[in-house]
Amino acid sequence: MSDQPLFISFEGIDGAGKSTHIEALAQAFTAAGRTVRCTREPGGTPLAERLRELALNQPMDALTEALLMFAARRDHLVQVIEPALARAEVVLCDRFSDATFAYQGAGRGFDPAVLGQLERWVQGGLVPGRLRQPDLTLLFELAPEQAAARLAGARVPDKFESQPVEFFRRVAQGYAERAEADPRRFARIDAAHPREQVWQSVRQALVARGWLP
Ligand SMILES: Nc1ncnc2c1ncn2[C@@H]1O[C@H](COP(=O)(O)OP(=O)(O)OP(=O)(O)O)[C@@H](O)[C@H]1O
Ligand SMILES: Cc1cn([C@H]2C[C@H](O)[C@@H](COP(=O)(O)O)O2)c(=O)[nH]c1=O
Repeated sequence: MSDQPLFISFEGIDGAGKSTHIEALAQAFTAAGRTVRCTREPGGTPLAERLRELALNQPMDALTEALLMFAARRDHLVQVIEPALARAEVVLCDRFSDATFAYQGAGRGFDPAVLGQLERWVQGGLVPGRLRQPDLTLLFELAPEQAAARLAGARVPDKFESQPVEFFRRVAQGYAERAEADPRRFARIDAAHPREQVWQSVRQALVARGWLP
């Protein structure tokens, strides 16, 4: 089994069920002898958590939203993700930059070329010759109506969770296009199944790569 540093992101529309499986995956890696760092975006550092509070609750235009997401990401990369990977840990991250392309790009309709430029500034210069990207992105796919039903009554909705179903249809399509453009990095998980079945799909994606026994 591999002891290389691993950066794994969890993506999907709100309520798709990704957070449910992060702790289980952390336990599986810990049982396999790995040191695990669970974190999230936007957030993961004191500064990025403050930016999260603003981005999720204050009205703002799509460029401002994208800039806050990437500012939070830069601090998170420098303070948390890169040091953990340098110690050969497993980083499990609840969302990363695919979320910006899906939410601010596909959802809000903001120019993906500008997002690509921001991505190069923020995720460049950290790994020789390429952008820092997750080694694996687990994309939880679920119909927006089902995701909304799962979230209904679970908590007070934030700015994004209050968006109409059409917004999440665009976000889901944005994620699907990211996955189609980079199929080696993505594992697409059918999140409509019961929790245990979804967990087996998650586990299998890791076992297939030789990252879990
Ligand atoms: N397979 C499943 N079947 C039914 N309900 C589920 C399933 N997986 C998760 N849930 C429930 O759906 C709700 C949303 O799950 P979760 O918080 O994991 O989603 P999420 O994708 O992380 O959402 P968000 O991005 O908004 O935080 C929770 O109440 C959770 O218990
Ligand atoms: C990283 C990132 C996140 N978002 C949105 C997506 C979600 O609605 C929230 C985060 O909430 P969660 O319960 O922790 O999933 O933020 C975004 O719009 N753009 C991003 O880059």
